[in-house]
Amino acid sequence: MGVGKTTVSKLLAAKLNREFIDIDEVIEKEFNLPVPEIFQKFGEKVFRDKEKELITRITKQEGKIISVGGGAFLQENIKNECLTNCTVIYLSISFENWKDRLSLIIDSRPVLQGKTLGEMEELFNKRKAIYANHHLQIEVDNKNPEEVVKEILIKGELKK
Ligand SMILES: Nc1ncnc2c1ncn2[C@@H]1O[C@H](COP(=O)(O)OP(=O)(O)OP(=O)(O)O)[C@@H](O)[C@H]1O
Ligand SMILES: O=C(O)C1=C[C@@H](O)[C@@H](O)[C@H](O)C1
Ligand SMILES: [Mg+2]
Repeated sequence: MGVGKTTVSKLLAAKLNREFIDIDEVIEKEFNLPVPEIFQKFGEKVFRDKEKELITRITKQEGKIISVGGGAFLQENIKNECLTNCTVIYLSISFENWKDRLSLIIDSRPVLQGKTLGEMEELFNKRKAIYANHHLQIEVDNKNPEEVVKEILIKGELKK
């Protein structure tokens, strides 16, 4: 969460002249509400079900650069759909670097609300195992989004 998937995907899509789709953005449009309000009004399960429905459908379409939400891979079937149909790029960040981003994301990520820094670190470490399956890993510490994109283009062979 907050590692830069949306930012990097948008730049990557522009570079490759591919369509960019951000799943959180699609969900927000469907509900006509920002993510925190969807969580507040309908609960996390409704958000997660919509996330699964959209990702399952959109990952079957070719040619797109898709950024999923930070919690999408918590659902095993989403992870499997992505690994089967897409090139999955895992952006990896250290907790130290992530902490410096916190002020940028804290208000818009309901999963972080009310958590102490220690609890966030616990969640951060727990999630690492969930992201372990992927096709390409890029370390983003101390790199700007353009540098991350450059590395993806050098290292990655993306599916059509
Ligand atoms: N390489 C980077 N260096 C510094 N700041 C960055 C970098 N990439 C993204 N950011 C900033 O970090 C914040 C979170 O980025 P972004 O929304 O792209 O993350 P995300 O991985 O899509 O998050 P989520 O999992 O919640 O969808 C934004 O304010 C963005 O401008
Ligand atoms: O990491 C998460 O669980 C989330 C990340 C965001 O992208 C949103 O999908 C939502 O805030 C949940
Ligand atoms: Mg995002």
